[in-house]
Amino acid sequence: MPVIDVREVTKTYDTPQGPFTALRRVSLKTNAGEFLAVVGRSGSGKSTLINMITGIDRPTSGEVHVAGAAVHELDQQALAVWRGRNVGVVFQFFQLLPTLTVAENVMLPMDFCDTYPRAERRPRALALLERFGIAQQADKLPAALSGGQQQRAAIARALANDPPLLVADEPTGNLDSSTAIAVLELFAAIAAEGTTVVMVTHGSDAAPYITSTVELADATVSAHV
Ligand SMILES: Nc1ncnc2c1ncn2[C@@H]1O[C@H](COP(=O)(O)OP(=O)(O)OP(=O)(O)O)[C@@H](O)[C@H]1O
Repeated sequence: MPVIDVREVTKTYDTPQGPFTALRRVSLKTNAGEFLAVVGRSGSGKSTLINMITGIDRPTSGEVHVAGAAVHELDQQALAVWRGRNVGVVFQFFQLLPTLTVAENVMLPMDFCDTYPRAERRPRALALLERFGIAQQADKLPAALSGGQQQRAAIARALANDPPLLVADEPTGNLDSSTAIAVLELFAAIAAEGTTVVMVTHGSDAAPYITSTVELADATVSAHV
């Protein structure tokens, strides 16, 4: 069964100028272990597609099946529970909570979803930070870390509940090129372990690491290779 199965999704926004269609009958299937890049010009619908997949927004028509759930049918409460367990999200500007330590940030999804017993949460957070080479930073506040270290911490947080899907919106957009490549290598390793990774990207650096690319143009899929 595909991890992501988007079927004929159309998304139309109501705007003061009238309805605006950001996605038109878009279909997409992605299997476990794929590292998919979503590319396309500004305004082509990349974020809208990501919002459909993560359940942040609902399609106007069509179906969105992700990690065994009919996401387009879930109510807000069910969505929050489903998302917490099934989708890790990584952002361009990291979005770590500034008043919590790095380890506490990584523990948050486990606290929120009650996925691991309380006593296991900190050891699990530390193991993830160790894996990503930032165990020394565990008890610091995020502001004390470099951009690359903060993004590694954000990836550790995204994986805290061992979700089948990791979604990243321009995760390397705010990093220098060597740090960006280290993050891409991490994503490729995470995908190789069976997690599906979906990444919106503008850069071409990702080519050696990804397993497939979806290109959006004018609200439709113009290529899927
Ligand atoms: N809430 C909204 N209301 C109205 N129009 C919207 C809304 N969100 C997005 N749009 C429009 O839908 C189109 C697609 O937007 P989207 O953010 O998905 O593009 P994108 O490919 O992610 O762009 P970028 O690379 O600039 O982030 C754009 O024309 C945008 O203006």
